[in-house]
Formats: sequence, structure tokens, C-alpha cells
Amino acid sequence: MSSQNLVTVTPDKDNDEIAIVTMQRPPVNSLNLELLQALSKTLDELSTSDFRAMVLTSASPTVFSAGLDIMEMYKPDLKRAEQFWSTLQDVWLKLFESNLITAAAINGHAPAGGCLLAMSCEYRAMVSGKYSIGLNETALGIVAPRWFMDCMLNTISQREAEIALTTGKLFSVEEALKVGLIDETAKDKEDAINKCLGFIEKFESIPPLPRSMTKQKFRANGVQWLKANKQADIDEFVHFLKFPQVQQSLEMYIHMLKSKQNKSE
Ligand SMILES: CCCCCCCC/C=C\C=C\CC(=O)SCCNC(=O)CCNC(=O)[C@H](O)C(C)(C)COP(=O)(O)OP(=O)(O)OC[C@H]1O[C@@H](n2cnc3c(N)ncnc32)[C@H](O)[C@@H]1OP(=O)(O)O
Repeated sequence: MSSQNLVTVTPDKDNDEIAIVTMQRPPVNSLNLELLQALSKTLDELSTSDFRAMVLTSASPTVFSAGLDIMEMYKPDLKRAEQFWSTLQDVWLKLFESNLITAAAINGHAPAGGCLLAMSCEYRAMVSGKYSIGLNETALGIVAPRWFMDCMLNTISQREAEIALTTGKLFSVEEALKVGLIDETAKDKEDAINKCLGFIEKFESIPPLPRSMTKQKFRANGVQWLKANKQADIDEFVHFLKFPQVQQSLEMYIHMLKSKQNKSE
């Protein structure tokens, strides 16, 4: 699949000012360099389009996004790893600071980088079911970067965030609703999108410029650090990948994912 098809943008059927942005990298929308580049390009195009709002969702029936593609971090080509991390930073900055009204229709699992994308939006409706969402990096033997943490702090309380991150917690849909990690539950993807549209409607009579400027001021603390430390953050990521213990943890995690599959056969 070419990178162009990894993300689709379609106007909402009832309101052509709202873009439905769908990630479609089977099987689990893991965020590899190409999917991140497609997201980055899409966010650029949306920022200069007539769309005033977007709903981020996934084409998978059970996974919003499985987070970063672990294969980008396991025994990586270091030049590509740099580009990968830099593109992830760009996607986060573009989505978190977007002038558009942003909402996530979370139609399945959203661990780690998947949770980051959802938290970067202003509103989250998640389909009920045996799905989970959260920043589980410590459980993988890796450390969530500071801006992942800042993004979570923009969503839930510092105490809940600290406990969740240190324990690598993946919240059930009910737990996520209780702590405010998601705003609403939905019965299916269509319902989740409709709930996001309901959120977007609240801004019908609010002028876009003061709205987006207010949002960006609220979000300034988190982004300022990354903007000032972009290269240092890339260097730290690449340095981190060189640790044998990190590679070992990733290897074990990949084995675990594969054996999980064998068990259910
Ligand atoms: C000191 C300061 C240092 C600072 C340095 C910073 C370093 C920080 C570095 C990294 C940050 C990382 C954040 C991340 O996002 S890491 C990724 C975390 N993701 C996960 O833990 C999710 C893993 N996946 C799952 O749990 C499940 O796949 C799930 C999403 C629940 C879906 O389950 P299911 O529908 O049953 O699908 P399968 O598990 O069978 O998966 C299907 C195939 O997809 C492969 N897969 C799954 N997830 C990933 C992934 N994230 N990356 C790559 N590949 C993935 C899985 O192995 C199956 O593959 P195959 O069919 O070939 O066997």
C-alpha cells in the first residue's frame, strides 16, 4: 500500500467542513515512518483547507492504533530511527496545536502511541468493549518521553497520570471514562463519530481564531519544551535504542505478541 493510502480524508456526509480522517495500515495501524509521514502530510493539508474540524479514527474493526511500530525500534537503522522520531514529534505538534477542532473516535485498542494520538485531540469518544487505552511504555521496558507525559497531564490529573505511567497501565473503557482519559463511551464506530460531531457542534457560534488561540495557550507548556529540545529529544531516543537492555526488552515483547497469537489459534 502506498503511503498516500495509509490515511484517508473524507468530508462528513452532513457537514463538509468536518473531515473524517481514517488511519488504515493493517492489521493494527502501528505507527511506522510511512504512516507517520502520511499523517503529517494530512495535517499540513488540513491546516490550509476549508475544513474547520476533524475526527480521527481507524479503518480497523478492533484497533484505533497499536502505537509506535515496534519494528522501527528493534535493531533499527539509526538514520531511519532519527527520521521516524522527528516525524512523530512533528505529527504530535501538528495535531496537539492544530487550529482545527479535533476529536478522536476511538474504535478499538489505543495503547501507547495510539493513546498519544487520541489524547492530542480535544475530545475522545471510545467504543465500549474489551478494549484498552493508556501509556504502557514501562511495561515494555521503555520510558515514555516527557511530551507523552505532558500530553497525558493535559487530559487527566497528575496523580492519575503518574500512577498510570509508572505502572504502565492500560485502562479499560470504563476505567478510562472514570479518570477522564476519554469523554464518552459509544456503542460502535458510527456512534463514536456522532459523539465527536456533537462535541464539534458546541463551537458552531464561536469564532475560529479566538477558539484556536485559546486552545493553543492552554497547550503551550507541553509544546514549548519539545520545540526547544527537538534535536536533544531525537538524540536521546536514538541513544536509548542502542542500549542492549532496551533491545532485549523489545525482543521479548515482540516474542510475547507473537506467542499471544499462537495461543489463540
Ligand atoms: C531515559 C529517557 C529515554 C527517552 C527515550 C524515549 C524512548 C521511548 C520509546 C518509545 C515509545 C514508544 C511508544 C509506543 O507506542 S510502543 C508500542 C506499544 N504498543 C503496544 O504495546 C501494543 C502492542 N500490540 C497489542 O497489544 C495488540 O496487537 C493489540 C493492539 C491489542 C491488538 O491485538 P490483536 O487485534 O489481537 O492483534 P495482534 O496482537 O494479533 O497483532 C496483529 C499483528 O500486528 C503486530 N503488532 C501489534 N502491535 C504492534 C506494534 N506496536 N508494532 C509492530 N507490530 C505490532 C503483531 O505482532 C501481529 O503481527 P503478526 O501478524 O505478524 O504476528
